[in-house]
Amino acid sequence: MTSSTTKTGTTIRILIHGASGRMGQALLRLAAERDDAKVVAAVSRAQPAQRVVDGVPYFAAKEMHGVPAFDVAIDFSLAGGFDGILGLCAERDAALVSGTTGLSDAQRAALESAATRIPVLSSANFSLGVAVLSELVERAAAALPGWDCDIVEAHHVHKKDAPSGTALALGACAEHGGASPRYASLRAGDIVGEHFVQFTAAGERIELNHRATNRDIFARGALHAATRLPARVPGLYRLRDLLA
Ligand SMILES: NC(=O)C1=CN([C@@H]2O[C@H](COP(=O)(O)OP(=O)(O)OC[C@H]3O[C@@H](n4cnc5c(N)ncnc54)[C@H](OP(=O)(O)O)[C@@H]3O)[C@@H](O)[C@H]2O)C=CC1
Ligand SMILES: O=C(O)C1=N[C@H](C(=O)O)C[C@H](O)C1
Repeated sequence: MTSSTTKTGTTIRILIHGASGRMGQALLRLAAERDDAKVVAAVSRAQPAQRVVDGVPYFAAKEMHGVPAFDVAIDFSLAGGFDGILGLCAERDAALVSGTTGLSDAQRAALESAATRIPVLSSANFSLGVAVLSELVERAAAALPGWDCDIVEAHHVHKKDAPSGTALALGACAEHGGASPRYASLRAGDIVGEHFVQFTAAGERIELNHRATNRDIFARGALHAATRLPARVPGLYRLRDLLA
């Protein structure tokens, strides 16, 4: 993988997939503040009204094969857009950081297959708080055999998938600890993302709660991972592998 070298070191060339969305806009704004990364292309599903915004060339997904060289794609789109960006990264020998949720089993299998050829990181949640919550949930589940485990998630009304990717990932942690989680979803107003995990037995209850109030936490985590992933050998990475 090639990256341009500047006075300040290596600049990672990034493609943002899902650029017109809530997460895409946060990523573009925060990437512009970094001197170790440069966004070289922005892609969304629809034909963009302007071809270049703030020096970044925009492409419609169907024109994506004409994008310039990049080291890593950051994908926050929808499940319907995932196959296209995974295929482009494999074709260009570029890394992929994906936060897209609602992927099918077949898409997960394609991701694992691509990881034999390129470095890939797919995470339902790029916040540090949820990384810690995941560990707490697994520990609580393991320490509380036989307790009920319920995961309640709340998001904005535009969110398409339910339960959220984070709720399912927390559920997998609970299952790893031996629990059998149940899920409930709420869609209301502009809630950024809330996850509530409750362990209940007769006469007592433990409640673990994470509230995201700003999408910048996810965008910062994804940008951090994107600056590190291109240097890695092909494989399937977790967020925690790239935190140090
Ligand atoms: N892992 C994490 O930490 C987080 C994950 N997410 C996930 O990120 C994703 C995006 O969320 P959000 O920004 O709120 O969503 P938005 O609906 O605001 O944006 C979706 C973006 O994806 C593009 N898109 C949709 N379909 C396609 C397609 N078929 N091909 C190419 N591009 C497509 C849209 O383009 P257009 O506007 O032209 O339709 C738009 O740019 C969701 O899956 C969400 O669950 C969100 C926050 C944090
Ligand atoms: O769609 C969102 O907004 C979010 N999606 C992710 C999920 O499905 O878990 C992460 C975050 O909660 C925001």
